[in-house]
Order: sequence, then C-alpha cells, then structure tokens
Amino acid sequence: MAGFIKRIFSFGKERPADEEKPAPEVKDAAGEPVAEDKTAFEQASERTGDEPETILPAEDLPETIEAPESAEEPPAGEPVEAPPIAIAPEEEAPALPAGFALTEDEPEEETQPEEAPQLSWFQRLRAGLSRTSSQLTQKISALFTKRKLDEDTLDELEDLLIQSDLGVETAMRVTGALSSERYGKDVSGEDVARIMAAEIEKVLTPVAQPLKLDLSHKPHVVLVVGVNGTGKTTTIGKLAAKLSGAGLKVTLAAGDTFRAAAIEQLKIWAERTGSDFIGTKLGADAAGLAYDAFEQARAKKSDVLIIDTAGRLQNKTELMAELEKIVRVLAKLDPEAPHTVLQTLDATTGQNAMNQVEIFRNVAGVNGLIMTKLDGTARGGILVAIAAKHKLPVYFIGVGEGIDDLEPFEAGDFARAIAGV
Ligand SMILES: Nc1nc2c(ncn2[C@@H]2O[C@H](COP(=O)(O)OP(=O)(O)OP(=O)(O)O)[C@@H](O)[C@H]2O)c(=O)[nH]1
Repeated sequence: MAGFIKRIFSFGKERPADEEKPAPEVKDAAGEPVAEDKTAFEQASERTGDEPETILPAEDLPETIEAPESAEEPPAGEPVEAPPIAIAPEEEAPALPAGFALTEDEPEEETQPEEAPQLSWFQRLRAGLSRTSSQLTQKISALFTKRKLDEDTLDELEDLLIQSDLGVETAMRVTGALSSERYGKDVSGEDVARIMAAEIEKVLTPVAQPLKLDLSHKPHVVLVVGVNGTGKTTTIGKLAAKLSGAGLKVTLAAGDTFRAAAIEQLKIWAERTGSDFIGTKLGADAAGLAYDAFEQARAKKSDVLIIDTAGRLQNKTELMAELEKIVRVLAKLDPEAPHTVLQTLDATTGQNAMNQVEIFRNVAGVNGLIMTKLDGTARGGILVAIAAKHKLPVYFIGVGEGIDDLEPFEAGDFARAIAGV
C-alpha cells in the first residue's frame, strides 16, 4: 500500500534528530562536475568573479540583532490550531496547521474547527476592508434611493464596482445577477450588498485553496517573491511558525542578499520558529545561495525549504532576470523545483497588484498568492479581479505583523467583508 502512496511526511509527528551533514554534492549550479573541495556556491562565486562566500550557519551569524518592534513572542505553550487538511491514509493522524494540505490523491472532507471562529482576526479583516466596503455601500445606497432597477442604474453600479478594483468581469456578474433578480423593481443597498457578496464569493471560492506540500521532495521548496515591502519576510516567518509548530523540519534561506537587515530579519524569524537558517554575506549571488540552500536542506532532510528573495519592482528587467536565474538554478537540483512560487501582494496597493502578478507569474512561474496587510486600510477589491483573471490559488491572508497573524484565505469571509454584510 505504502508503495502506491507518495512518501509524505506527517504533520505533527516527532521531528527527526538532525543528521550529520554529508559531503556536499560535487557539481555546480549549472550541473557541471566540480573539484571535490569546492562547493557549488564557491563555483558560482568564481563565475561571477566574486570572492567565494561562506554559507554561515545560524550560530555563526552576529548575535546582536534586535527583533523588529512589531515582533511578538508566540504565546508559550499555545497549541497550533487544528486545520482542514488531507492526511496520508496509513499515517497516524497528525496535528496540521490550518491552510496547508498534502499533495495526496483526494483531499479528505474538511473538518470544521470545534471552537468558535476567532473574531479578532476577522474583525481586523473587516476593519481593513471597511474603506472599500463603506465607500461602496454609501455610493450604492445613494444610487438606489427612490430609483427602480433599470439600464441606467445597472450601468452606474457597474462603474462603481469597477472603481472599487473588483474588475469588469465581476462587476458584470454582480449587475447580471441583480438584474435577473430585481429588474424593474425597487432595490435597496442591502439587496445589492447581498448579491455582491454572493457573486464575489463565487469568484473567490475556486482560488481559496490550502498550500499543498509534497513532502516526497524533501524538501518541498517554496520560493517567495514580490515587490519591495509587500511582506515576504514577515510572511515566511509566519509560515515557518505554522510548519515547525506542526513538527515539520523547516529551513529558511536568506536569498535577499541586497539588504543586511533583510538577512538579519530572516535569521530572527528562524530563531523564533526553531527553523534552520542559511544565509550568506551581503551582495552575494542570490541564485548561488538558493542552490546551496537547497543542497544543504536536502542533506539535512528538511521537510520544507523557504527561500526569501529581495523585493523588486516588476519593471526592473535586470532584477527580474535574477529571479528567473534563481528558478533555473533550483531546477538543476530537481526539475520540479521550486515546487511552490509564492507571491505576496500588499492589500493597500490597488490596481498595480494586477500588473505585479502578471509579470512575476511570467518571469518566476508564480503559482500561489498571499495577500498581506488586510488589517490596515486595505483595498482588497483587486484580489477579486486577480482571482477572476489569473485563477491562482490564494493560500493565506496577512492580518497583522505578529507571528500568528496569517489566516487561511476564506472566500466567504473575504466576500462579506468587501460587501460589508
Ligand atoms: N499590518 C501588517 N503589516 C504587515 C503584514 N505583513 C507584513 N507587514 C509589515 O510590512 C513591512 C514589510 O514587511 P517585510 O516582510 O519586511 O516585507 P518584504 O517584502 O520582505 O520587504 P523587502 O525585503 O523590502 O522586499 C514590515 O513592517 C512588516 O511588519 C500584515 O499582514 N499586516
């Protein structure tokens, strides 16, 4: 039976003791054989003419790093939330973090958490999206005061929805549904909001998916990309907390070699989450670091390797080419790697996020999204337009700066928060 099932690590089981690191694989990032006394990263450095870099284990990096103000200690002894997740049949039922699933055949039926929903994060989401929802509901109420639903009001409503970043397709869905239900009749703001929430939920439901981990890869490689400041590093820390909290062995690699602070920030997250850390010195070749991190994580039998990258604007061709190189180099070690290419989107951004997804998807093969900062004054409408157009899975949403402020993306919650119902 076991032969038919991919070798998959069970969340929640005991973390295996660290193993002795075997001698590094003797080939370079381009797959060429190299002298046995040189790591691939040294080879990469030689090619670029840089000094060979040393990959520093976490304990060798400076200890004088201060945690960011926003960092909160995880509550001691607090159990990891029980999650909806698929489990390998013959494995012992593990405690799994919400929002993740294994790449197993058919997912098991979702289990509902027994406890009442955590209103704190949901209230933050609603508050974050209140700018979008209150502007919309005010305008919609004004539009339908003492007016029946006709072509003009439908056109005006469509414009309002498009202005809220929801996208033409979703705007037309909403007006179409409203028209078939109430054409020629009085319409209240509540009618519109209810129909809007239902239609947005239909658009979002197919993309609200758990992040699937295929642990037969060991490690499952997650590359995190996105524009500067969209929350990559913070999100990596939150993901690592969920995964290591569930007993998985996690390695974090600091592929943002441009900013010393970014390397230090990731190291802090590694320490806080009990993850292994792989970093290099400032200015080193990011693709070389990614390659060596993959080799090291594989040698240490990490379950998940998460690679941070430097933030970059999507129109910076040179930096985007570097990202392409990271992807290419990882594929030398495993043609399917990186197995997940996650893009973070800042919810305060609006329309530009659509362009970000288009370009990062083309260059780096983005295959999943996380929207961050939905607790601020967010403009979440664009996620609906992106879902309608790109149909990329949305795994989580960021609702704060703390370690636990990452929630599985729920289509209904998000739709109701935008519609203000
Ligand atoms: N309010 C809020 N702030 C967030 C969230 N996620 C990240 N941040 C904050 O956003 C800022 C940028 O986050 P980083 O994780 O450094 O973003 P980054 O994409 O790694 O940044 P670069 O390395 O410059 O590209 C930090 O102050 C984070 O604390 C979130 O969900 N909510």
